[in-house]
Amino acid sequence: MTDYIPGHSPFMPKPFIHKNKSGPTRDLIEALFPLFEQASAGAIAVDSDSRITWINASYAALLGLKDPQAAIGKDVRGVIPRTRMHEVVETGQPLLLDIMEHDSQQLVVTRLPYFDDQGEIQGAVAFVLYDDLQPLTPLVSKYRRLHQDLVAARKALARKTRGTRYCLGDFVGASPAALEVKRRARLAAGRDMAVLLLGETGTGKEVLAQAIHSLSGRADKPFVGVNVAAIPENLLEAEFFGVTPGAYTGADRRNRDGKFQLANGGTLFLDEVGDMPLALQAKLLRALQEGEIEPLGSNKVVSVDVRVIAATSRNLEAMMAEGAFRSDLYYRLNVLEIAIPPLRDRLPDLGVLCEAILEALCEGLELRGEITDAAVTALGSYDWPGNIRELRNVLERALTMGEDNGLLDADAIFKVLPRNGARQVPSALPRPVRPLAQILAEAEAQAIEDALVASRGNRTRAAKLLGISRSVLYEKMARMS
Ligand SMILES: Nc1ncnc2c1ncn2[C@@H]1O[C@H](COP(=O)(O)OP(=O)(O)OP(=O)(O)O)[C@@H](O)[C@H]1O
Repeated sequence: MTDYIPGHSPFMPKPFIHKNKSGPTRDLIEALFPLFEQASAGAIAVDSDSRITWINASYAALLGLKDPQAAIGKDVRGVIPRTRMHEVVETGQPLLLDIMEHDSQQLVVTRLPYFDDQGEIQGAVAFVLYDDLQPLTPLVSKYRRLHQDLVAARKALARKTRGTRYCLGDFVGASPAALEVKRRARLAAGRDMAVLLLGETGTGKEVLAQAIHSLSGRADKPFVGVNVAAIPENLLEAEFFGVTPGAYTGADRRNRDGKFQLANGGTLFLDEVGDMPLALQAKLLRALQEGEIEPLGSNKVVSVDVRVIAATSRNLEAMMAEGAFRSDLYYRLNVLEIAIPPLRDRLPDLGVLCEAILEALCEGLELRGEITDAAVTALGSYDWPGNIRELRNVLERALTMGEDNGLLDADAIFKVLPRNGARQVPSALPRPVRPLAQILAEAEAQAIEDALVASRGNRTRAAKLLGISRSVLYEKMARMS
């Protein structure tokens, strides 16, 4: 093989091309080389000792080699630390597609061995197919999506075998309100009593129900959840208490266990219990009082031992007053009540929640999600009717639409935050007297934050709203950070 000559291929094309039993021969590589070299962003060749015999000018430039000629004769690993050329030379197997990092660049490379007529390895060539992953974005996104599906499927499988996927550590929050919720959850776990979880949609009622079960003495028994609102009214009874063969036209020929039987020994989580029709409320009350159920179509009672955790986003007391919820059932379910505050009432938890959610969203991906303080402040300007579920969706959208580095700043958040729903800031409470300079500095910081929120992160507009120049705004922001 010839030595390095800038702008020239190490091979001259020959008319004969063929493969032997080991793989492509030097002739074949020689014939294909000019084509590949021209189409690629760089090319290199090594001999059977993995020493560089040739490198073209574009690859030398990509690698930042000042003197490409000096690389000739060197072990390729000394020049390209992450290369896998020696593997190709040692195994004789091509590495058709690989992403190789060099400094901060990611290079898509293909590496091929070549052989002599007797099938002995002579060396290998490599081509950089892309020095920029941009054209591969659809492929990379698809890979990420598939990977996320895989992680979700694995989690679902683990959930199926264990019954739960959350423990108390998954209920993220360190505000006094969140700590009180956790304290009560631990209390509930230690006592085998009925628990009623109250909270708006997406506040973590199911997370908490699973956490209580996982901490309780029933942890190694099933956790069975049923969303009352999601099941048609005429199927609810069968769903709860099971069906015996021939119970009604179209019923299964076999016994079908209801949720009570499935949860026997463990915990039954009744989500959206406020949506339960009155007739079923009476049957549920009986089952809870007597610890017995009667499957549909059967005249035998079956004993069951379940701990019930019920949850609702509705005002059960108002429903009782209207006669839509039985008070005897309410008191049976509400032995220990845990009210989970909405996200807007525990904004100090936003930062840790974002961290935990970003970590979960990036799990299994090569992405490291990070959020700036200003972005957390931006999130605090919103009212969060969908609570933590909505926060998760917003962060997921911001990651998808944001920069590849996974860093979410205030601009990235404002791009995806719903336009309606800015938080109503409650009127200020009387505060203790403090030094004037401190009060002024706080007032200034608050005014800047408000202006940034009102201008959705646009600093020029924020400066205008504040009646100061952009440079003064930048100066003040720098002092605040
Ligand atoms: N405190 C929390 N820390 C971390 N993630 C949370 C927390 N609370 C809720 N989540 C996440 O928010 C989403 C919704 O939680 P969950 O289903 O428990 O809410 P919910 O109150 O049961 O909602 P719904 O009433 O609509 O069924 C889930 O993805 C969950 O992981």
